[in-house]
Amino acid sequence: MISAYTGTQVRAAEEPLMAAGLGDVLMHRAAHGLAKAVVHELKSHRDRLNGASVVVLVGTGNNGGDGLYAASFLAARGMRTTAVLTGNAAHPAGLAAFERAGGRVHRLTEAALPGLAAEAAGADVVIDAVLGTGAKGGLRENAADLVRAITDKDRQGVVVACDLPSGVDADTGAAVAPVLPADLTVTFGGAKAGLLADPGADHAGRVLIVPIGIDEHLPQPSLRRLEDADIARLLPHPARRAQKYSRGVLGVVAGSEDYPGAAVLACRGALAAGVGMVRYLGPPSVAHLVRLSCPEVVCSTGTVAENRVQAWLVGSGMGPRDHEQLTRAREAIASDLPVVADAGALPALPAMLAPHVVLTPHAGELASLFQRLGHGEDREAVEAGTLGAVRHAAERTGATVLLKGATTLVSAPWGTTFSQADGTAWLATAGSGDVLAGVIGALLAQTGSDVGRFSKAGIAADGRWAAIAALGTALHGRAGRAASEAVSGGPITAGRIADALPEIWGKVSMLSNSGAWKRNSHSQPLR
Ligand SMILES: NC(=O)C1=CN([C@@H]2O[C@H](COP(=O)(O)OP(=O)(O)OC[C@H]3O[C@@H](n4cnc5c(N)ncnc54)[C@H](O)[C@@H]3O)[C@@H](O)[C@H]2O)[C@@H](O)CC1
Ligand SMILES: Nc1ncnc2c1ncn2[C@@H]1O[C@H](COP(=O)(O)OP(=O)(O)O)[C@@H](O)[C@H]1O
Ligand SMILES: [K+]
Repeated sequence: MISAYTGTQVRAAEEPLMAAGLGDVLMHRAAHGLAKAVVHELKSHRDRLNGASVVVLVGTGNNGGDGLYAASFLAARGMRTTAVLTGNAAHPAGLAAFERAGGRVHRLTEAALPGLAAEAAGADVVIDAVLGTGAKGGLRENAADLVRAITDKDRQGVVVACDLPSGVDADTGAAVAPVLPADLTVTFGGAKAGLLADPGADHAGRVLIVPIGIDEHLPQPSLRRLEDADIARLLPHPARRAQKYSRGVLGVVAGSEDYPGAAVLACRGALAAGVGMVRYLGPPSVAHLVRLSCPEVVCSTGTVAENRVQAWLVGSGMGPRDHEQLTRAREAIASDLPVVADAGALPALPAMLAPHVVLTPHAGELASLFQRLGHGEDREAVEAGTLGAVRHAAERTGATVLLKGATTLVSAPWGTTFSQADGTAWLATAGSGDVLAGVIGALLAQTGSDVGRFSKAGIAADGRWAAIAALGTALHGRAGRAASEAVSGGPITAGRIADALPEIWGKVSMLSNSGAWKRNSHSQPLR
């Protein structure tokens, strides 16, 4: 599990060590980790380190100090290093160390800006060490102009962000333009939550966590991400004497005359995700198509209450005029069973829900939900602050809310939040969300009542709905990636995601026995 923290949490964890006079030690550890990562990047791009050019953009605080110390280590290894001081001060000891190591220092003035921008654009590595966790707002004045000028040019090398890309909010991932997009972010002491939520994640590139010895002081994380080991541990496995009912039955209320395919794709997602049985309830013409496409599905009649299941999936491919389906969806939501409520069910929700109801909007659907609740957040506002939006939606509705996107966030109403980014942009294809709803529904049916499975993984009973949704998201994303890799990185259709899922499940489950997943105490790369 990757744990991510707010900037405030990390700073508070540093406090006892700072009070013990270890501030310099922390900074040296951070700077050393940053320099090591830069060397690693350079080695993957060129044969020799000697003579490589590094430009570090330096702010006035400790983030700039980290950058200066890191650059001094690089200068000592024979690299051509330039520090651009963006403010009227710089970390004094870091600056002295940099100058001692032979680095060149420039102050950023209006006159010097074009030349420095050209130098940065041509450098093998640019280190962005302007703002860190102490930032208030985005880049100002000259620093903003410099970043715009660098971004406008054809860059030669890589950008490495020190702790976080300057302009990205460490707590929320909200970003104030301009931000220099990083290829790699080297973050200290623990991942910052803002690096694992869009738009922060858009700017962060790959994320590398450098431990600096504050782990024992860190509180409960603000955000978590399931990795292989967690997925392996949380996935259900049928008992030797399992039968289809004990493995979990998912009831599916999806599809309509207009969108019959959504029902098929939701059922295919569910079948691929290990459920004992899928029961389908819907219009006869859709049921006919479901039977033809997925003969494993049992098409039922009768009301929701008359069909015995362990979880419901409602809403995929349903519109506002599908009154009979909407009535079924409302009954399922009121049933006390776990429910995944997707697409067409979202506008038909009661005002107050419970965490075992998992809503799966994309940004546009979440904006519509907010508008119905009397909040003015439009799609742009949701996309500009996904973490705040998903948490707000969960608090307001009382449900578990999953916000779909390149990074998918899941939040329980009382704070447990997951971030998954396992997929590929090829997942943005019609029907992909229907498959996801099917996968999550299947997992709700199989594991929803198994509180112990989650508590063993440190997840509270009320947080397990979010964990199940995150688990489904991880499988769906990985299956999409595998399906695309199977066609050499080419496009995929939604059905392929379902087809690829069982093998992903099998591969990741094997890890739970091998011990290969044990937490690495060294720097951990995130996907
Ligand atoms: N506390 C510690 O001991 C450690 C801190 N570390 C580094 O220190 C950083 C935090 O350092 P600071 O608290 O000094 O904060 P920052 O370096 O993020 O920035 C604060 C400084 O920038 C100025 N500033 C704030 N907002 C600004 C804006 N929008 N435009 C221009 N200037 C602005 C402030 O006046 C202040 O001087 C972390 O991100 C990390 O890189 C690491 O070295 C690990 C140890
Ligand atoms: N750029 C992207 N990168 C990775 N995954 C994405 C991206 N865009 C969308 N997705 C994923 O694809 C799925 C799309 O779902 P949705 O928007 O409901 O599509 P549909 O309604 O067509 O089924 C979600 O799981 C979402 O997280
Ligand atoms: K930075």
